[in-house]
This record gives sequence, structure tokens and C-alpha cells, in this order.
Amino acid sequence: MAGEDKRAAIIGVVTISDRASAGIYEDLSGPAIAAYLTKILTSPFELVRRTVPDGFESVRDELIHLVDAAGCDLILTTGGTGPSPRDLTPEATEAAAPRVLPGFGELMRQESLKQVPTAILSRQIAALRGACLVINLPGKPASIATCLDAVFPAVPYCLDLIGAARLETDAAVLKSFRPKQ
Ligand SMILES: Nc1ncnc2c1ncn2[C@@H]1O[C@H](COP(=O)(O)OP(=O)(O)OP(=O)(O)O)[C@@H](O)[C@H]1O
Ligand SMILES: Nc1nc2c(c(=O)[nH]1)N[C@H]1C(S)=C(S)[C@@H](COP(=O)(O)O)O[C@H]1N2
Repeated sequence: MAGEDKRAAIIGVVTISDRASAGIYEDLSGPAIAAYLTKILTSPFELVRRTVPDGFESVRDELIHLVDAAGCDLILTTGGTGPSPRDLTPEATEAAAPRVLPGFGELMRQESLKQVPTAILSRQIAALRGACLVINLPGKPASIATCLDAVFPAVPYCLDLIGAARLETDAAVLKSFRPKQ
């Protein structure tokens, strides 16, 4: 039954950046996502960390592998959501996860716009591949908490509905919402 899956969640964290993947700069966004999850989640989870270059196939194939082979319940990507020619994370996400949840991108941009006018440049989406939710975050490390604070309250219930692992958050840090059933 949806919402009854008590096993440890498998959560993918994918940094998408030409320069971070080449070692030109240190990846700060992947670790920021890992730290965020450690701070808010009280239920058990296992992280699967990846760093890939920008592009369509590099991202699509990694996402498909993380769902179909690694068994991820949730994947958070960072980077490649902008308008530059090699920023193809949203296209690759939709190719791997065809069922788009438009509210996630709308809310993340809305909250980010309160901080920076260039937030409208992010084409970030969230979408489903089977029983896995994939959420795109911008590359800037500072955008991670802004975007996750906005959408994470709905993530545990979304995972219940798709039949993924059950997530519990520390309500003192981030209160998630499950409609009474
Ligand atoms: N994973 C990351 N870790 C640390 N800083 C990042 C990361 N991703 C992006 N940034 C910062 O945000 C800036 C803009 O990110 P953006 O994704 O637009 O980079 P980019 O110009 O496409 O280059 P690249 O794909 O090589 O990261 C970068 O110049 C960098 O300062
Ligand atoms: N919260 C937040 N959102 C943000 C930003 C930011 O600094 N903070 N940067 C914006 C900028 S400048 C760009 S180009 C887009 C896309 O970034 P990406 O290509 O690194 O994903 O995210 C936008 N969204």
C-alpha cells in the first residue's frame, strides 16, 4: 500500500557541471544537498552521489541508471538548468522521467525570485520515472536551501503516492504535510 514502505530510502544526488566534473572547481552544491537531507530527515536513507558533465545524454543516462539499476526513490540534481547551450538538465530529466509535476518548478522559481531576479533563467522541473521523483535544482550552492525549503514539505507525500520509500522529516526543522487519510 502507498505510504507503507518502511525500508531506507535511496536518494540520488547528481551534480551537473562541466567544470566541477573536470575538477576545475570544487563541487559545493552536491555536498550542500547532502547536508540539507541530513539536517531535515529523521527516517533512514542511503545517498548515492554522482557528478556528470552538462549535456543531454550524460544526464539522461545517469538518471535512468539511478532509477532502474540503483533503485532511487528520490533524485536531486543541481546545475544545468539555465539557458546556456549546454544547459540541458530539464530536457534530459523529461526524457528519463516523462511525468512532469509543474508545481515544483513554478514554486522554486517563485521563491528564488525573492532573492535574485535571474531566478527566472532557471528552467528547473520535477518529474516522475516510475516510483522515483526527480527534482532539478539550480547550480548555485545558495539556491539549494531556498528551493528545497519551498518544495520539500510535499515530497514525502508525493513519494507515498508513487509507492516509493517513506520519508519522515524533523518537524522542528522542516514540517512535511500529509493530508489526513
Ligand atoms: N556544483 C557547484 N559547486 C560550486 N559552485 C557551483 C556549482 N555549480 C555552479 N556553481 C557556481 O555557480 C556559477 C554558475 O553556475 P553555472 O551552472 O551557470 O555554471 P556554468 O557557467 O554553466 O559552468 P559549469 O557547467 O562548468 O559549472 C558557477 O560559475 C559557479 O561559481
Ligand atoms: N535561488 C536561486 N535560484 C537561482 C539562482 C540563484 O542564485 N539562487 N541563480 C539563477 C541563475 S543566474 C541561473 S543562470 C539559473 C540556472 O542555473 P544553472 O544553469 O546553474 O542550473 O538559476 C537561477 N536560479
